[in-house]
Amino acid sequence: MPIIHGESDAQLAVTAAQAGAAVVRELYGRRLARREKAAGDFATAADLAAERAILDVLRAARPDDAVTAEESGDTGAAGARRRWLVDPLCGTLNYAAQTMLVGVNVALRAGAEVTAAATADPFSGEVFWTDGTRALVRRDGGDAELTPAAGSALVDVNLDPPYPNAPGFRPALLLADPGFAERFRPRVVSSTLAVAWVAAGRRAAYVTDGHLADSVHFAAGIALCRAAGCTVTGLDGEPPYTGAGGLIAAADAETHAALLDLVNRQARRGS
Ligand SMILES: O=P([O-])([O-])O[C@@H]1[C@@H](O)[C@H](O)[C@@H](O)[C@H](O)[C@@H]1O
Repeated sequence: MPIIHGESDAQLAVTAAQAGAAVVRELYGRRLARREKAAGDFATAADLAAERAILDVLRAARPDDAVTAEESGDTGAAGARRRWLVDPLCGTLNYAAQTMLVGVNVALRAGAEVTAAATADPFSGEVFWTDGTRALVRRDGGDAELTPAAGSALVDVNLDPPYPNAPGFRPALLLADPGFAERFRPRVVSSTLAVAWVAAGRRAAYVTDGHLADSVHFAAGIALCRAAGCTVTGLDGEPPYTGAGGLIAAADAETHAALLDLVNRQARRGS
């Protein structure tokens, strides 16, 4: 892929995410080596190869920027003002089970803000991207603005993780609340695509607990949702930066309030 040194940060995020997505697509369905990271968590050779492809693009164009990447960790000064945040294959479990629900995340944090980000879907070819003010999807070489679903037009919600795996609040516990079932319908996907789909009007909301404590998973999605005008907070209703400690990304304030209320009700039941 040609590197254009004068391209904007947002365009660079798109180019880098597309480079990672090409690798993910190419290796799909193959028998891949795995590296265990923790109990039940692993990276495949596709995660590693996609990350290398993304970092090659970023380093060629912006050699002075710092990077935090899911598989290879941090490079650059700890307090660097510009840091790229990379999750090369979000949804590794889906991918390893030959399920085409994965996303590739590249975001730039400049100071306190995410000023450029892209989430690529390797299998649809779509790239959701933002320059910090606009939220767009690139498809077949053209860009269209993202429009979240208005009001209660949609009931589909991604609960992540979709299984109740520990005591305390877990998103899947909402399934036991009749108030949830009356209004919403649960869906499962990779966290990366799920958050982008809220911005794109394909999901009413995404709810997760605190099991994803790092910024590589959510930096792009939170920036996309904010630029598209969605309501994004932590489980306490306060704006999050990274998504650590849980996240509610909802198409609008009213849907967000309804979910926050259900989350609080569930948390009270659990305590
Ligand atoms: O680790 P990864 O494949 O990049 O991302 C995964 C997310 O897509 C998924 O939504 C979440 O439930 C998993 O815990 C995991 O973190």
